[in-house]
Amino acid sequence: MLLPEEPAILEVRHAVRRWLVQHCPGGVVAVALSGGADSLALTAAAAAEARTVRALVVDHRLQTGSADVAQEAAARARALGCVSAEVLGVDVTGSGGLEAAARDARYRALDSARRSDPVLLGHTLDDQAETVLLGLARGSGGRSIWGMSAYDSPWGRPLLGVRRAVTHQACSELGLLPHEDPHNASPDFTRVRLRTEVLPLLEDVLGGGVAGALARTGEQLREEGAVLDSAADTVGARAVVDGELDVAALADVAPPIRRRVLRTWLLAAGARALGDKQLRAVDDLVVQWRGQGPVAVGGGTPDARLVVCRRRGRLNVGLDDRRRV
Ligand SMILES: Nc1ncnc2c1ncn2[C@@H]1O[C@H](COP(=O)(O)OP(=O)(O)OP(=O)(O)O)[C@@H](O)[C@H]1O
Repeated sequence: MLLPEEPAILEVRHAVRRWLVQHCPGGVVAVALSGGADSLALTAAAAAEARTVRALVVDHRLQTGSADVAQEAAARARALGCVSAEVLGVDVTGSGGLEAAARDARYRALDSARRSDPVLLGHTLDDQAETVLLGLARGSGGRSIWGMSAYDSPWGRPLLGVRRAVTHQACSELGLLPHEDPHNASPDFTRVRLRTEVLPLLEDVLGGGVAGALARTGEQLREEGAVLDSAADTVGARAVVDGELDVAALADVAPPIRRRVLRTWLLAAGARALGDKQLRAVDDLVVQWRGQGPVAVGGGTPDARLVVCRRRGRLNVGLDDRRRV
């Protein structure tokens, strides 16, 4: 389909083109289409810019009429020039709340339908800002305020620099009326309240530019974090010996890198819900050694905790039978 030369759709196309050049020069992609404005504008732009685009529409089957919404989105994708458009029905079950269960089911379905192609998602700069703000407020560690990545294979996000208002404008330039998910207006969802109440207030109080600043901050932190991760990988390759950590190889390493080495090692050993407190207690076994006892790191079995001990200059992780503690 020939697209109009209007400013918003041109901006979306430009973003998609840049992403393709950088991450997928072959130009064969799948696009995750919900029928909402972001992914609809993305689909239109991808169909115009990429060599081959397959649209994947997930029907979560949580609302009456969801099958019709999905079929309509698929028909639009074909009309926009996608070579195919598939509706993937999923059963949303599992723990952790409906939103999280739906997301898990969606990503699983997209992953199994994508063949070997990257999947483009319609996350915008505003989604990025919300993600960073949510991570910051929840305080769940440095990584939680990293923004989403433009490409975390197989997931591609070409629109992270594009405002949500632009994708809406692009749809109206294309004469498309996007589907409005009722969940996106429901104040029961934290993200919706951030979007409709918190961010507008912050923009007002701080005089604008908040979404862009949050998104930029997340992106910078992600880049810097990747450098530290790679330094930690190098140190970890030297320090891990037969599954144990050699304390001497860690002693002079800068704390953020040392804690990354510990974190990676603990997660590989089965630690769960690893918080800052546990990580620092394990770090103390390295740099504040005064003969401390085992440090529990979350995980293990109903009868035995997973603990870290220091013995003969090495840290090891193993089960500590609670009945004997
Ligand atoms: N039903 C769907 N079918 C296909 N793709 C979808 C569907 N819902 C969402 N997506 C894809 O995911 C992108 C982000 O959607 P949305 O912001 O609603 O999800 P989210 O749950 O906030 O995102 P995330 O899953 O990354 O947290 C959409 O732009 C679209 O590309």
